[in-house]
Amino acid sequence: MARKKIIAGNWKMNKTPSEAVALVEELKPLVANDEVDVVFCVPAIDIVPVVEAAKGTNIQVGAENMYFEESGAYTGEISPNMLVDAGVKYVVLGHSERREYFGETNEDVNKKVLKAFEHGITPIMCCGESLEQREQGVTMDFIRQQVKVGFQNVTADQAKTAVIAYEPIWAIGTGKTATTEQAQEVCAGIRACIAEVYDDATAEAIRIQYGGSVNASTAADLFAQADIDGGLVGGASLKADFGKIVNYK
Ligand SMILES: O=C[C@H](O)COP(=O)(O)O
Repeated sequence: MARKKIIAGNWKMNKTPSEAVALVEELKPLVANDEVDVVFCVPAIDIVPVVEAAKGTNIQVGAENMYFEESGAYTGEISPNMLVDAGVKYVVLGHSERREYFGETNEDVNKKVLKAFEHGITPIMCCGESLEQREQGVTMDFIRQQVKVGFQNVTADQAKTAVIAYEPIWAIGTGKTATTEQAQEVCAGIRACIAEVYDDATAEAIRIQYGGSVNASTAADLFAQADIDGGLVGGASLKADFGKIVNYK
C-alpha cells in the first residue's frame, strides 16, 4: 500500500498566539489538500489557539517538544497529557536544535518517543548528520545509531505508525537543500535500518520525511523519491509558500 505523504511545518520559536491564529487563517485555504497529511507543529503557547483556529480543516496540530514524565515538579515542561487534552496529534522529538542547544541525547529522545506512543501521539523523530560527519563519511553510522537508540523498546506496530524526519544539520536554515540523491540515499538507509531492527512490513509502513531548506521549488523532486514520504519544513512553513509545498504535485 502506498504511504500517504506527510507534510509538516515546524514553526520553531516563531509566532505569538495572535500571530499564529492569523497565519492559520492565511494558510487554511492554501493547504486544503486531503491527499496528504498536513501538520502544523507550533510553539507550546500557540497550541490551544491553533487547534481552535484549525477546527473543521484538514490541518492537524503538532507540538515541537514534550517531556517524558507524566506530571510533577518539572518547571517549564509540557506533559503528554497536556498535549493530548489540547488536541495535539503529533510531536517533533529530537530535533537537532534541541540536541544542540538543550543537550538532548538519543536516550532522552527514546524516553520521549515511548511516552508519546503510550499517549497515542505520533512522534516525528528527527535525525541527521553534521557537515563534519558527512565529510568524514560517517553519516549513515551516526544516523543508524540515532534511529536504533531512539526506537529502543518501540514495538513493530508502533513503529509502523511513526514518522522519522531526516534533517541534515548542514541543510537546516541555510538555504542549502540536500540534493534529491543525497536525501533519497539516506532515507533509503533509514528504511533499511528499520527493516533490520524490525521487518520488511514495518519498513514499508513507516513514513520518512526529508527536512532542510525545503521550499516551493525543491519539494516536488524531493517528495517524488521512492523513500521520501514528505517533508518537515521550517522557514517556508511560515509563509504562503507552504501551500505550494503541500500542493507540490
Ligand atoms: O524542522 C525543520 C527543519 O529544521 C528545517 O528547517 P528549514 O526548512 O528552515 O531549513
